[in-house]
Amino acid sequence: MISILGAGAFGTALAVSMQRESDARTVWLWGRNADAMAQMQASRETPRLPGVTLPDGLTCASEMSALPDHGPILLATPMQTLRALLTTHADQLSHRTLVICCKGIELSSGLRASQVLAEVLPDATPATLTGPSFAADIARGLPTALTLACGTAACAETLQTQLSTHNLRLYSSTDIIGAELGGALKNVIAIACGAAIGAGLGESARAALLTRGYAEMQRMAAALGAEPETLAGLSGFGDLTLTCTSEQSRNYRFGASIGRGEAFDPAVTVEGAATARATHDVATQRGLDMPITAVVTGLVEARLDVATAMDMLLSRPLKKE
Ligand SMILES: NC(=O)C1=CN([C@@H]2O[C@H](COP(=O)(O)OP(=O)(O)OC[C@H]3O[C@@H](n4cnc5c(N)ncnc54)[C@H](OP(=O)(O)O)[C@@H]3O)[C@@H](O)[C@H]2O)C=CC1
Ligand SMILES: O=C(CO)COP(=O)(O)O
Repeated sequence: MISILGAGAFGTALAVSMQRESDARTVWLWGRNADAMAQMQASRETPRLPGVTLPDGLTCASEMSALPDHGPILLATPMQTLRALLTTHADQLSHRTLVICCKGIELSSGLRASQVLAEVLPDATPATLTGPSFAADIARGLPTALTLACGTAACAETLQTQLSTHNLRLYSSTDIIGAELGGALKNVIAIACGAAIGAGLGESARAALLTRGYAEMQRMAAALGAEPETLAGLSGFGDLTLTCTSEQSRNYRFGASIGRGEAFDPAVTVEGAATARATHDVATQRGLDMPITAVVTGLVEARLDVATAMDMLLSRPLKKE
């Protein structure tokens, strides 16, 4: 049995993928909106994934009291809602294996998702599922490879087997820190790349931001105890590449709207916006040089325009690569 909390684009896409593959699996998808979940259960579709049919066997529910009592639970709500979700449902979640699917750093604390989980539910077993994948691609059954990280190799391999499908290929890891930081920090760099393209600064500027942004990600990951090879893998370099180069990315599109001086729909989930500030604060506390993250924070908070931000980056002292 697989349970998924959060019936947005990603939670639903994972549910569709994991249920479609096998009658032997049963997937239970929970969302907080009772009307929307009843509608999904009856119509077998969702406005978050147009054109996708929910497979037979997938249960859509809004009552946490019906949470299956065994199997892993995937958490697929936005990062800044994670603590509230865990706190509200602490009784049902406290001793379970919880697979975090959100990407970000908590704004109020500067903590990674598994650190928030450890604070709220110290008896739960944390894992993370992250890497380059758009919900629409997963839901359509297109090939995707992700990282599944857990504290022990045995746990990671068990989850890898339980959650992989033919088209959703999971690689196991024991480096939760690296996997989480890769997924969180790449969104900040994607905003920078979107802003550069939106402002007409060109593909070369985007490549520079992506590469120097990757250097910032590696710098912070090393300071926080991640393994360097994790950042070079799917959850770091892989997801950075996807998100900084695709119009499908909401973080990239948000950055592009800043670059063009246009408004962006505040209802759209843009994890990199809060994570830029959270990361900038952690970098400042630790004395880490993260200039791209700093200017993205200024752009998101409308304290900087793109021209000033680029000028700040370009006028820094020349240095070794
Ligand atoms: N979309 C993608 O391609 C990918 C997304 N992710 C990550 O997955 C996470 C979720 O993103 P995504 O599904 O796309 O976002 P969406 O905006 O599509 O959906 C977010 C979902 O979270 C629910 N939600 C929000 N706040 C709460 C809360 N306090 N309690 C319970 N549920 C809540 C929303 O409910 P409601 O509908 O009622 O508002 C909605 O169903 C993000 O961290 C994202 O980075 C990772 C990989 C790919
Ligand atoms: O994380 C993602 C792809 O791996 C989704 O990116 P966005 O949240 O920017 O759409």
